[in-house]
Amino acid sequence: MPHNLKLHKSTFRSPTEPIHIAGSKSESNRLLLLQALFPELELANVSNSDDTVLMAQALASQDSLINIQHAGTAMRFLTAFFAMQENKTLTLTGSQRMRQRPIKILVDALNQLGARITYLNANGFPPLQIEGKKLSGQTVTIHAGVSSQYISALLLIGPKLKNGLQLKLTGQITSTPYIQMTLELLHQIGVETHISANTIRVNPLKKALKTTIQVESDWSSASYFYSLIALSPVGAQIALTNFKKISYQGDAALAHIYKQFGVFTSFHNNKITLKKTNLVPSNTTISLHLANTPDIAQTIIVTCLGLGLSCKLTGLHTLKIKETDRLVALKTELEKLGASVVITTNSIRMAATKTILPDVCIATYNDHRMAMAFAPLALRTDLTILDAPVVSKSFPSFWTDLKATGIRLS
Ligand SMILES: O=C(O)C1=C[C@@H](OP(=O)(O)O)[C@@H](O)[C@H](O)C1
Ligand SMILES: C=C(OP(=O)(O)O)C(=O)O
Repeated sequence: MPHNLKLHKSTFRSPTEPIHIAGSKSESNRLLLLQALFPELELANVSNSDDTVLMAQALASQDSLINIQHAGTAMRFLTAFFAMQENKTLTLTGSQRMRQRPIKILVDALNQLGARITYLNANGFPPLQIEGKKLSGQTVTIHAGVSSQYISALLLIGPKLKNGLQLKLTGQITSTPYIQMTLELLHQIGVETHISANTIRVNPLKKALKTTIQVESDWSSASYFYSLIALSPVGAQIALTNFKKISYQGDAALAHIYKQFGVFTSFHNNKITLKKTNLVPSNTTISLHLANTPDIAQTIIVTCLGLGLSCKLTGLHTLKIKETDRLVALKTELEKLGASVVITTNSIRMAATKTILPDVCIATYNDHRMAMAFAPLALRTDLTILDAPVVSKSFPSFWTDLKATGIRLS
């Protein structure tokens, strides 16, 4: 695939077959860790994303240096996993960006439980030196306002600690559905958990009770098709598999959120059909609080640009520490296209844009979601996506699947 992809102004075409989206990377990376702790588990529809491949390789590795590149969940979940692997010492590192993504809150919590984790470079950031130990502690207090991944990492190892784990969460809890997903998957394999006020208790478990788990497809990946349908004429539709009405993934909120963009979702036999049912008045302002669904913020704001709508998106404090500072990246790239954008540390506002400028090159900053979020604009104008292969972090077949919807690429 060429490094930079030119997207030619195109018209949406409904694919003849449903598009199969691969398994959720969030569910897959949790389940792979659980499978390492409970080898009797069998998994189906596991994600083919780079982040999941890196997670699986790391879990199988005998090396003393493990590099998980850009994979945030792998970095956080493996820190907890290796901290409890007795008689194993290793270095866990990642890409240059990963070495700027904070991990101190998780490391402090693990060290409180008896782990021996130190920083090899900057204090509070990867690379980490992890000396695996039997963790003796049972109770830990942790700040929950920076990344839910720290909490999920601890919850996932909880059932294999001798006395289980009690987590007391402080601060404003962020990305809550991802914590709920972790708890749901633990329940699926038979782990008992108790929640009261801001305390979560995880009981120990010796053997998994349920042994085959089917990963649902990735709702965050589905978001780009929601955006395509939103930008298409009334009547446009597309089917995606395999999705359920009751999902563990917070991004399933797309079905509700995209009603505001005139997209109706129907569920049938593990398949969703997205259909553009009505136009959205051009004076509409989209106001959304996205602290529960941070990964679809980029998709949503680009949909607003394509429809000429103004928007205000809040609850976005976690975007600054993701693959790139997504708030700064969005402002820079949206303004190249003619938008007027204001960001704060936790929000982004965009005025209604009358004319989208043609032939813009969208920089992607090692962030898969920058590439995929801007791609549906090919329904409005010619544009170029720089470093197009970046999508493989979560959605390796993205460009092929996009082509099946009539978008012309070269
Ligand atoms: O636990 C997970 O699988 C994830 C949690 C979220 O991160 P934060 O909790 O850091 O917001 C999300 O953005 C990320 O893509 C995946
Ligand atoms: C933020 C993301 O991933 P991670 O934090 O796991 O790198 C993402 O996929 O949008």
